[in-house]
Amino acid sequence: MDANQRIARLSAHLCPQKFQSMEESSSLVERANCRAKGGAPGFKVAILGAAGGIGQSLSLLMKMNPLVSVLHLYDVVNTPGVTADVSHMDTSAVVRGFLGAKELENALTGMDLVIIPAGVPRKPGMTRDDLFKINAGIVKTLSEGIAKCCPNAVVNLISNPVNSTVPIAAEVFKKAGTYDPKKLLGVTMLDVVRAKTFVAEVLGLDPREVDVPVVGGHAGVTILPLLSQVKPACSFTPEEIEYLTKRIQDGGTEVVQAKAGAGSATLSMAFAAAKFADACLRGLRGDANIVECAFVDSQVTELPFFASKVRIGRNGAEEVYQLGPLNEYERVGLDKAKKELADSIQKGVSFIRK
Ligand SMILES: NC(=O)C1=CN([C@@H]2O[C@H](COP(=O)(O)OP(=O)(O)OC[C@H]3O[C@@H](n4cnc5c(N)ncnc54)[C@H](O)[C@@H]3O)[C@@H](O)[C@H]2O)C=CC1
Ligand SMILES: O=C([O-])CC(=O)C(=O)O
Repeated sequence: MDANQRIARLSAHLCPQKFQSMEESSSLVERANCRAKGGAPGFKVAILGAAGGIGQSLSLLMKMNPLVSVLHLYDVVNTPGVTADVSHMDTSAVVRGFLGAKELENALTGMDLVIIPAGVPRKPGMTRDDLFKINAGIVKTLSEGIAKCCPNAVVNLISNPVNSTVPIAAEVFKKAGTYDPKKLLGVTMLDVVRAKTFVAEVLGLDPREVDVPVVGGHAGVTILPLLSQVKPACSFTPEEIEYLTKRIQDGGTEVVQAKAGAGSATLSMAFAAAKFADACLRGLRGDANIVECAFVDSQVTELPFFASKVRIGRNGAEEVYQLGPLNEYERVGLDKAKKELADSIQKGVSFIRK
């Protein structure tokens, strides 16, 4: 038996499904699979919607994360190209591509973290809620796959409208009997990334030195920056507060308009998603004091889901923090946010319970 035959036999033994679907591929690809199985410790991460605007950049960034040992890229189009491309990066994560619904289960099996940027983005004039019609069904199908194939995985849900898609995923998991509220996190990190950037601009600081909690949800007035809690401690004029609150709430629309029909934020979103996923992986590893904002199952308000600071640990969002003291401007903002959020959450729940 020559070297190639030995490698092929080993591949077939270690990864039989992959071997079957890659019969015509070179032995080098199979060699990569062998290394993945026996290789470096780390987490297994899947990106669903990996060939999209967010998905491609996010795939790149996750391939650069040393905590990732295996990276599964799933989409209904174009994953072979994205996978071949990203897999040539000389970082340790082994990359595998999965194309179309029939490969969803293989993409998900054994994953520790599943990141979902699948779904259509906004065009100018649309709200995030206008995406519900298409994205609700996509998130439902992908969540059913997760419930079946990796019910213990932490899920980072990016697809809009997040205020409704997170309740959809929760309902799917409840139906399947796999719901663990700590493991489902709606990604609102881009609101925090924007808030830090815009606040730092006003204060003349490096954005990396600034902390701004952003609570509520991820659409318009439901995005509530708590400027009274900015660190380092500082004060803003009423005009600055109005400007910053509006700019943070409308950050997504600012990009949608600038892209003029070519989609919404992808690069800054991939950056934010990669930062958030890294926080989740460090939490899963057992690092202490990992605190980020996320839209989660919550008892902070009377609503069943709400975004606030959460402590991320080995089991996901292990602790959901209270909002802390709010000023009058923020209390008014909170009331507005809760009104809109209640409807969006109910819409997601009804989509599954109907
Ligand atoms: N949470 C947040 O802060 C943000 C959320 N988003 C949302 O992220 C989503 C994706 O945005 P983009 O990447 O710009 O869109 P895109 O259209 O560039 O990419 C979406 C990808 O999803 C794939 N897809 C569609 N149906 C699928 C299915 N059933 N299974 C797997 N993949 C599927 C498409 O083939 C495409 O490759 C949108 O809903 C957008 O509104 C965007 C920015 C920020
Ligand atoms: O605005 C959008 O449609 C995309 C998004 O959620 C954001 O950029 O915050």
